[in-house]
Amino acid sequence: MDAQDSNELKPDLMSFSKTMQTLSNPLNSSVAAQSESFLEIRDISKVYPTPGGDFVALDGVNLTVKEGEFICLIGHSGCGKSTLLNMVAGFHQPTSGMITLHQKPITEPGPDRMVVFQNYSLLPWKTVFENVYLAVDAVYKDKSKGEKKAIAQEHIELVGLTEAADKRPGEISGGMKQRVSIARALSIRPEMLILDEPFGALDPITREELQEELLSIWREHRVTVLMITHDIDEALFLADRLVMMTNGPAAKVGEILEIPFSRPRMRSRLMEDPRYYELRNEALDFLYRRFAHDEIEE
Ligand SMILES: Nc1ncnc2c1ncn2[C@@H]1O[C@H](COP(=O)(O)OP(=O)(O)OP(=O)(O)O)[C@@H](O)[C@H]1O
Repeated sequence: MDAQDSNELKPDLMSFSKTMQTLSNPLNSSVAAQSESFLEIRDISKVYPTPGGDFVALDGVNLTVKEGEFICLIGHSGCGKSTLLNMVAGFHQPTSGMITLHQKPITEPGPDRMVVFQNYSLLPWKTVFENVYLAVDAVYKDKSKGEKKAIAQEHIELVGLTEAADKRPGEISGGMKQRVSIARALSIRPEMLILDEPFGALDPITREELQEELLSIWREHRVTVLMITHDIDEALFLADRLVMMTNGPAAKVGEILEIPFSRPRMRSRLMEDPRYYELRNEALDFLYRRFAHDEIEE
């Protein structure tokens, strides 16, 4: 593990351990909800108290996510994307407004919503297998050790890491670490996968590989995905809808682009589609003209 990893691991590990504390609760089995009322973000604001006074990070954020949808969230640095995702994950509460899943308010982290961070948040002293097993063990209280081991192994295999199961995070690449995080998140069968810029630290080739793996996992598991990205092309390849946020303070959803490409998607096909460039230009126009970041313009 390099120095940067060790510095950045701490907050994510704190969030992860907070999730793990609530994982020991029985699974929330509100499965009968209608798809149109899956995740509702209603008129959310988030105000942070600071020594200089209250800072309004988000104000009037509204978004409805359908079950099984793949949503990407984009916006300039500091606009409040992580703030919003942390509230959906249940790590923080909104100052006003409400977020509901299956019409029940989200009040804490839970195994129905698993988070994957950019910095992997793996326990460096545990092996790949142990990192995944830990989550499985915390959730599946009624299963035998053998069954739990099989679940961990199955998900390590799903992300192609069987050969590396006995290695520790410091002995594997960034792409492999992110695969472990995804395997760990999926191993407890969440309804939602919440991804905070998961591929931001990866090289372009690994990034494209993982995007494709994520799409096939999403298709097979029918999990609902909410993912932050800074990359318009990544969003156009992955998402059903691209949610573009205005700049803070008091950021909100500025515009939502419907991404019409049929699935399964092939990157080379998308590049040949004139609509790809229209959508890309629309996103670029939003980010760099209508909501240009002051610092970027200077
Ligand atoms: N605990 C906090 N106290 C005070 N201000 C905060 C706190 N957390 C976040 N903020 C502020 O809220 C705003 C939104 O932060 P957030 O991290 O959600 O943005 P972001 O869009 O995810 O940024 P990035 O893309 O750089 O990760 C920023 O101005 C940030 O400085």
